[in-house]
Amino acid sequence: MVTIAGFSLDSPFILAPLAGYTDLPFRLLCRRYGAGYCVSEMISCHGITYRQKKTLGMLQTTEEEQPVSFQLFGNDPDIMAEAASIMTEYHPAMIDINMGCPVKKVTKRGAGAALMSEPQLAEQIIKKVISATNLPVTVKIRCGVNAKQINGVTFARMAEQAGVSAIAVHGRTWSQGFSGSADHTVLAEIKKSVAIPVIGNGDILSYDEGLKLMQDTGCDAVMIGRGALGNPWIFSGNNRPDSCEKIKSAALEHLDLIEQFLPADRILGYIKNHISRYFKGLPGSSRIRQKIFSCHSVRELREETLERSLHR
Ligand SMILES: Cc1cc2nc3c(=O)[nH]c(=O)nc-3n(C[C@H](O)[C@H](O)[C@H](O)COP(=O)(O)O)c2cc1C
Repeated sequence: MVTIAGFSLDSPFILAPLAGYTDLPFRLLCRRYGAGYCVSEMISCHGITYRQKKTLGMLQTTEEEQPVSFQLFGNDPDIMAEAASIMTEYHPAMIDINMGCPVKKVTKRGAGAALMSEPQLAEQIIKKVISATNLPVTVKIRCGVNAKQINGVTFARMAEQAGVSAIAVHGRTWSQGFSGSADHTVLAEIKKSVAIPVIGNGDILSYDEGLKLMQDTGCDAVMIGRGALGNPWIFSGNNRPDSCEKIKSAALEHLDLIEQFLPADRILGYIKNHISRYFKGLPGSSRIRQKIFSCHSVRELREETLERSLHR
């Protein structure tokens, strides 16, 4: 049992925030398959304060997925605080601040990983967000700005002093983006340097790799992103099943959840992307994936592709 931000979790394996993926249906699925908790996609502080319909739609949650973490991004301390206060009304269990996203659209506005090079501004944001909500606040960072400025340890100490309840560390620098591989040495140093729970992240593709990361670095929990796409079994300690029937049944459960909570007919491309991932790498998968991508409706995808034998 591990406690993060005051929540005793059944599992130390956490679903990482993934823009375009970790919406309510996928989070619920991962929780059912054993994730300790899940983090939402990054949500814009401006979208929230302008009360944009699409952004507010990202704040839906249910009792079943609790404790859920909603992730906020932005770079203006006052707007971040106002957004955190509004976000709180939608009842997440905690709020995470994105200080690790390297995507240009985010960093060119000084948000995400760009905050790693502005620790004073980052500190102000953390303090203002904490003062605007009664929920625990966590941060997700990278191990540094670039190879010459590996400032993860000082940054994590600053975040702890500013009052965050836990810190997730992706073992790449901002300048690395998603290239190269994650290096978890800074994670181990951060774990030794702070008293709050530390969550390791980056390139963990199986439950066993996650256990090894905790053993090697002492980190308290593991956050899994890409390794969970089409593979919620990663949270239950199992490999993806060999049986096509079991895989189809998980894909159908995911589709059910999408149809329950999202306007499924308007997001067919998004659904195909999610569902096709369940079959990636399986024998004969290119034919299955082609079949999925050629569907013209959710009904066709469900009835003629998933509910029927995929090998027919
Ligand atoms: C498609 C995609 C979307 C992502 N979106 C977010 C996001 O919204 N917020 C965030 O903090 N990190 C985001 N990340 C980074 C992941 O949370 C994670 O740190 C990174 O993918 C490394 O973990 P992994 O190797 O387990 O995927 C994203 C990554 C990917 C591939």
